[in-house]
Amino acid sequence: MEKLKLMLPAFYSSCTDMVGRWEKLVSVERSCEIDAWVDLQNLTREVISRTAFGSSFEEGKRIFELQAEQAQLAIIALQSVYIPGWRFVPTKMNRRMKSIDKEVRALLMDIIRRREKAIREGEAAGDDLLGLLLESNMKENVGMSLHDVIEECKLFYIAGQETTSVLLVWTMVLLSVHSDWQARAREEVLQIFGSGKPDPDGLSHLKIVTMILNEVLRLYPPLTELWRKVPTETKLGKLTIPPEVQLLMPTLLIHHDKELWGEDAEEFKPERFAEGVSKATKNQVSFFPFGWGPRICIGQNFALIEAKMALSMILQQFTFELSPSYAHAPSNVLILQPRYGVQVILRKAN
Ligand code: HEM
Repeated sequence: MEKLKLMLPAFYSSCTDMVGRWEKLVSVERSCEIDAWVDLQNLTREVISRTAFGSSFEEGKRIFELQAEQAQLAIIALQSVYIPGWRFVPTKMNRRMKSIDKEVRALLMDIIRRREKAIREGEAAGDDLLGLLLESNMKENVGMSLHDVIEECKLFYIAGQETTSVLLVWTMVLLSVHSDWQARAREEVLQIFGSGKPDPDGLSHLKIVTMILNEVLRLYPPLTELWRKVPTETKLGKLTIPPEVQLLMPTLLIHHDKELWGEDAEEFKPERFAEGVSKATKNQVSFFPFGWGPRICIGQNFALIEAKMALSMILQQFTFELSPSYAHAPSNVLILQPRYGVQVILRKAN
């Protein structure tokens, strides 16, 4: 948590840039229509670039563009008919994917090597994710190879960005529809921060906002399922599962299960979480947007603080509602995202 606090300035800078852009748009006509999905994706990309690579932020951004293109190509590949070995055929797409991978590796390797050299020459490792990774690798002698560090950096990009932007975008959708909750959240934010900068202590006291984020994560979990492969024969209750079998935990189905959540399971009711997650779930494992067990998301506090900061700054400045051009089409392409974007009308609050 202490290390996370060091990242708050990066969160704040990126949120200030986005809110500043929106303010300019609103000041012309008093209201404006934006695609919140595009802007929130840019926001979370910037946050990861700043927090992962700090001073190498601009190079980090280039890596991001390449990773985003790679993700699009991977989605096309996933949606195509599966032909064993096809990925080795030098088609235009496969060649592009290979060259992206090469460029990303080269860029990352360059950033990592420069940072390692600086640390060896006595400079501080830095408070960004790369600095923390290299510091713990050197101190604890974990023995991560350069390849491992590159893979970890790539994972942060993939795991840390789209997930948080969809959490924010579905929150804007639901708060547009449930304007009473939008008003309650704004009231809480203004009570705690006024029009000032959100600080770590205040963020940890946001109760209504936390209830809302939990309910959004229940209804729209960014990752709708978890996969596990059973390495050896495993007993699970009355079942005996042979080795190599893949198991799927359907997060989305469990989060919407009426037996677990009641007849109103499909409804947006943040009050379920008024007394915390364990009361809402009656201590069952029925809410796991960040996974569960030893592989639980290591970025959950990061994501929640970022989401609270962004939402607070949006609520301080604007009211929002869905535009008539918005079409509700959640689409599960690796993560649960809005297929046609999220067009909202922004107005200056008060
Ligand atoms: C709302 C935002 C997020 C959601 C819903 C989310 C969800 C998840 C889930 C469900 C898993 C477990 C996957 C599995 O068990 O197969 C996971 C793992 C992971 N997440 Fe997140 N995540 C979010 C944000 C982040 C952020 C911001 C970061 C990094 C800064 C991050 C880094 C990771 C990493 C590195 C893992 C792999 C952990 C491991 O395998 O040990 N996540 N995440």
